[in-house]
Amino acid sequence: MRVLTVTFNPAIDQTVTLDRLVPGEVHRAHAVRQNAGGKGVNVASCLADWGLPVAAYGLLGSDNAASFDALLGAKRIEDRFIRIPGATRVNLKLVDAAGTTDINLDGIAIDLGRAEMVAATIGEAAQAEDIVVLAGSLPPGCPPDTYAALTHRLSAKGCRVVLDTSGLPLKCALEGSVLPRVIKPNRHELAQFLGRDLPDGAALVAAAQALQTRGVGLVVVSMGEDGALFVSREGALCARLAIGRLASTVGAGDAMVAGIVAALAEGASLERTARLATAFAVAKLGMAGPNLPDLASVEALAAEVVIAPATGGEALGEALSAGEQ
Ligand SMILES: Nc1ncnc2c1ncn2[C@@H]1O[C@H](COP(=O)(O)OP(=O)(O)OP(=O)(O)O)[C@@H](O)[C@H]1O
Ligand SMILES: O=P(O)(O)OC[C@@]1(O)O[C@H](CO)[C@@H](O)[C@@H]1O
Repeated sequence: MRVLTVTFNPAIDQTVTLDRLVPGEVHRAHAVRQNAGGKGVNVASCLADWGLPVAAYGLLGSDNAASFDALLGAKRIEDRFIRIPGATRVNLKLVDAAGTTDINLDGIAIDLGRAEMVAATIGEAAQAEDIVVLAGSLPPGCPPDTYAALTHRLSAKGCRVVLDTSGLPLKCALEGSVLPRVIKPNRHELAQFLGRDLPDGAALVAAAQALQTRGVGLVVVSMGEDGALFVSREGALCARLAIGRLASTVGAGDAMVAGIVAALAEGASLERTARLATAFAVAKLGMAGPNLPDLASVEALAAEVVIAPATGGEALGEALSAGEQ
């Protein structure tokens, strides 16, 4: 069993820290930091910290690949990126007291040939039982059904596909004839996919259960500080853990995906999956960049995660508060 991550549209994340973001005003920044990112890269980085062997696939602009070379090299992540002419996008993350404002660019435009080249590289490399993480947006020119087609191809080889994307690529994948093993939308992405509001916990649970019944093995809906919902054939759980130190919220969802993959790799129960995924996310919140602390610290967090059943349509918040008492 190996883990392969796929990032068609990586990004260099430039995190700028300000007092207060006011549209239209001149700001003096306190600090600025850059790190190699993009959802699949962040997942690979957290999994490497956890000690799993990972290979990272996708496309990288050859003009500014140095931070990716450094990250992949330092963490011994197998570098399977195809270099293409141009510069990988730089995404702005504006951090102030109210939270993080993301300004994500489109990325390097590609043609069908490039998209097919990446798909062929992964399709050939992946083997039965491998876990393949398809994560992030698709760059301009990449067909929106790219993840749907890859899910079909990889599942036919016996791979377990974990999908974390949004918008049209998510819609295509969930309307395909073969569904991913795992999806992790946040609640806004799930509402967008369904084309309707999910006003409360009961609506979220019902939506996640409907997807699971249609054939997605594990549906995880992340909800920021409200924790996350985990639905599989074993049942429906909600999980939450209060954060300690907050260093950066960027990539918390990716760390959660990494935790889900770590749990899949151990053949974990739904409860262990919820604990590990939440612990990864909260551990990452304490770190700048897509990094985890040492394994013992993550396991200690996993033991502290508050788990509650999310059956019967009760509000998630109520279930979790009851679990905390
Ligand atoms: N403020 C917080 N307090 C406690 N847990 C948090 C907080 N923010 C995030 N988390 C944890 O991280 C998980 C993922 O966060 P979130 O739902 O924001 O993901 P996301 O929208 O996919 O984020 P991103 O795109 O930045 O990776 C949550 O389900 C939760 O477990
Ligand atoms: O534009 P996408 O591909 O949807 O998201 C890209 C991104 O916001 O995702 C990561 C955080 O999850 C960041 O490293 C990166 O900038």
